[in-house]
Amino acid sequence: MLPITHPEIDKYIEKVATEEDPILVELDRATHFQENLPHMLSGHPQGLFLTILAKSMNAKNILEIGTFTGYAAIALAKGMDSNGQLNTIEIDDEKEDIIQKFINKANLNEIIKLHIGEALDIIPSLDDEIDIIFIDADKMNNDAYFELCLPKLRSGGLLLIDNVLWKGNVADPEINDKMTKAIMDFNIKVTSDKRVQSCILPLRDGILMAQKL
Ligand SMILES: C[S@@+](CC[C@H](N)C(=O)[O-])C[C@H]1O[C@@H](n2cnc3c(N)ncnc32)[C@H](O)[C@@H]1O
Repeated sequence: MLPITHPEIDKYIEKVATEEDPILVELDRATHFQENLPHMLSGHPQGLFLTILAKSMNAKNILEIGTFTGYAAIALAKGMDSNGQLNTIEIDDEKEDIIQKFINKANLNEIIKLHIGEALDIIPSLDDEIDIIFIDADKMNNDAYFELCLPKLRSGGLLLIDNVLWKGNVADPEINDKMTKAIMDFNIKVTSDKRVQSCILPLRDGILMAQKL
């Protein structure tokens, strides 16, 4: 495993970010209290990045694949106007209560629409002309999501794919397990895809940002 950043640098990045929204602090705590894999949530600096991005793009229509407990959905929706629509898809119906509880607490029920089910089945039913699509679910399906989502993205819109550095494993020639290989292949494929321009942001576990041309 190759370190992406240093733990001290991560702490510093967290320290100098704008203060975290109290609802997101509470959601982070609740997630750590009740979930087995709490580190899956985007967290403070990445959440702010998503809020700022949604706001700076004046995003009206956002899609998230993989809601987990709702941290990134709320962070993204915080950057939208009250007439925006954010669809978020989660396969695990046991997450529905916590997600809905925090959407209500954040007063974002008018903006966030939660879909419980298999993302590959739900995506085709959603509207086109999406501004931002955040792909953060089962990583083996990244390419399937990319192909299904790209036609739904407006020209100039952004596809964000999380965890593309896979704890640094993608850059380690010693590591060649199936999951790492799939993420490596996906990253290379996007790089040479003429429909987008893209680069990886080394934020947390790496976000691949691809803009539709
Ligand atoms: C890394 S977590 C998402 C974290 C969330 N985006 C955040 O930043 O707070 C991945 C989530 O994707 C969900 N997931 C996995 N496969 C899925 C699928 N095929 N369809 C919909 N959701 C899926 C998992 O149940 C899990 O809750």
